[in-house]
Amino acid sequence: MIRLQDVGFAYPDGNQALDQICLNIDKGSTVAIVGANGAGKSTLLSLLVGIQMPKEGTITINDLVLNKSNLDKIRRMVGFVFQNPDDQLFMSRVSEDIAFGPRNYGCSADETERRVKETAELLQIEHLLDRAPYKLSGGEKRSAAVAATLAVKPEVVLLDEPSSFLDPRGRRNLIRLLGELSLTKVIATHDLDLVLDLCARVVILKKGSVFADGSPYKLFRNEELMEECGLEVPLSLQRQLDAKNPQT
Ligand SMILES: Nc1ncnc2c1ncn2[C@@H]1O[C@H](COP(=O)(O)OP(=O)(O)OP(=O)(O)O)[C@@H](O)[C@H]1O
Repeated sequence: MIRLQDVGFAYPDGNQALDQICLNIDKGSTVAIVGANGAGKSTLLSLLVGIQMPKEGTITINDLVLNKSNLDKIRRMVGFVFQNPDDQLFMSRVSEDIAFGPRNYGCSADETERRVKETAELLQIEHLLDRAPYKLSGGEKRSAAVAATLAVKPEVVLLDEPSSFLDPRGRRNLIRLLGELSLTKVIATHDLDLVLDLCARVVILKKGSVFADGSPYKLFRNEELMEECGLEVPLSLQRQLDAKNPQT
């Protein structure tokens, strides 16, 4: 379980990115964080893995309070797929990037190799293992970054805009894969159709605060609410609404 109690965060320039966030995220659930540009989604994810520390309030992950002394333990539990895969891939070969986490956490050479193979299969990127990450396409980099995150077998995975860079097939594969993973997933995204496909719960942020929290299907149909927090009703739902209220 992830618990945020009155969490606030301001950047050093004084920009208050998050204010009094209270959230409980159940173990094994898949929760989307959405909101207009600048709403605080990436900042929230960065707090959950200790890239930034909250200025106010408390974050606990599986009963462990997130603070500097627990950071190593938290980072073993929480995997983070960065918004930009270039921030995550830094080795000379994809296989090395995937091996980095398990090796760093003390896995044997055999176990590390097994995990590289297993996650590459999962992401269908076996053919990329010997390639240099910087020479891959955006979508291939995204898949390699997800594989590198999953290879450490985290209990929680945080994904920042996971569907960006992916073509329709890559996106479908990712949605299928994430749907099959039983770990806790927190997904910050603008892809509201992905949220409808994957998440039973969505938290809508507006200017750093929780504006709404509930079923994506219910909240995304509320045109007034969506307008108020700077979001568009997803096309699939808009068609249903238009069919219900045809213009004469
Ligand atoms: N390094 C930084 N220094 C100062 N302010 C920042 C910094 N990074 C983000 N911010 C500000 O914090 C607020 C939240 O930004 P954040 O990136 O978390 O939003 P977001 O919802 O992820 O946006 P997007 O959808 O555009 O990725 C914004 O007002 C942003 O300008």
